[in-house]
Amino acid sequence: MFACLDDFERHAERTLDRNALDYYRSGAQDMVTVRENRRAFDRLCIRPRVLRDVSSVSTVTRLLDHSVASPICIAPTAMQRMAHPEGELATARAAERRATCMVLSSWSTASIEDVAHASAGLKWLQLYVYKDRETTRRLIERAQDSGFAAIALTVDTPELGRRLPDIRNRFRLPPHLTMANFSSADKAQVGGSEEGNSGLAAYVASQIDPSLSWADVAWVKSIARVPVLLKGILTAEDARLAVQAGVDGVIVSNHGGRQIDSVPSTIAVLEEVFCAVNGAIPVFLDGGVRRGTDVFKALALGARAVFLGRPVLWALHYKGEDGVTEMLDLINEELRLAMALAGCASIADITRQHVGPLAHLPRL
Ligand SMILES: Cc1cc2nc3c(=O)[nH]c(=O)nc-3n(C[C@H](O)[C@H](O)[C@H](O)COP(=O)(O)O)c2cc1C
Ligand SMILES: CCCCCCC(=O)C(=O)O
Repeated sequence: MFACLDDFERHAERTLDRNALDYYRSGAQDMVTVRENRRAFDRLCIRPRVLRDVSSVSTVTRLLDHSVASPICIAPTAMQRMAHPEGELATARAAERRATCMVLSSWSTASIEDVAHASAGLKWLQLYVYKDRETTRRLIERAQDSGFAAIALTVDTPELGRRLPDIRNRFRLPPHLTMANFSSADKAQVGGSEEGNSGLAAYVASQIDPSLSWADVAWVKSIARVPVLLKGILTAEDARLAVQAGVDGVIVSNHGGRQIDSVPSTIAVLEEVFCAVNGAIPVFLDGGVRRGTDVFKALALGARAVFLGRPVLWALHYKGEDGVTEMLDLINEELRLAMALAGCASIADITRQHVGPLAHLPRL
């Protein structure tokens, strides 16, 4: 019986093959940011209010124009079929079962169309911009034609972060799997490795456009008929530029600590970004969210919703669709309980006053 999200990870550590386990759990270099994503939540305290009638607590909220059962959504993670044979199809079905949003990675091992077919739930597509702009345009158009409700353009990955276990393992996508969104002509061959790097880094260097700039955000917006969000914003400066660029939201993210190491935790910069956008667009967060109390703290500091990355992979590996559903149920129940114990009957009741620094000493 799993009692918390970390239990799913411990199960994967015992049972998942090394190549996949290391790829999923690793971060960049010394993984300072990976650890900080978790620890920074622990340095915040919740300031509970009492006598607030919490006999009925609702986690229902809105994500852009859609109603969702909870502000806990699913972040894009690549190559989910390494975790479970049904991969992204199972994740999408679980998200639909729990009426939440799934963000599908451009680098999924099930195609946009197959995921749309598997689940009628709310879905966004995460976008990587290829050097070949036609490949990129096709991804956007296919997602729209398949009913995906938004595009989350990842802006923190001009090159791949240096993940030491992947280099040592010479990471490869198992040969029976493919990056399913690409035709055989441009099918990703993530295999083998060049000396001193992972197979993934070599593929990124050959395909992904490191010249990506604000002009390309305008280009993506010119094609998209759905809202466009930027994933990977960590500063007030970039948050203000995002508003000027006319995007529909930003996701405060450091890519789960997998890109540049030693950047701050996402919860530490959330309020800076939230204040910078000044209510113009919604702000979301991912990175290190493992507890209902983490979700509560992020909402109190301005996030409209949060996204889970690795926990979905561990749960998927454990039991496919049922595993992801069980994991979502667990953290949703933790959020519901945190809300009840902090005196919040609805998401709108969670305010800035509900969170403070852990070592908060009253002025004498
Ligand atoms: C194995 C793995 C693959 C990922 N693949 C993608 C991806 O394809 N696109 C993307 O924008 N982010 C990707 N991410 C980053 C996640 O979307 C998210 O930012 C991060 O995992 C959140 O942190 P958490 O894992 O601590 O919840 C990936 C993360 C992991 C762990
Ligand atoms: C353009 C970079 C692709 C990275 C592959 C998937 C991913 O985001 C990851 O963190 O791994």
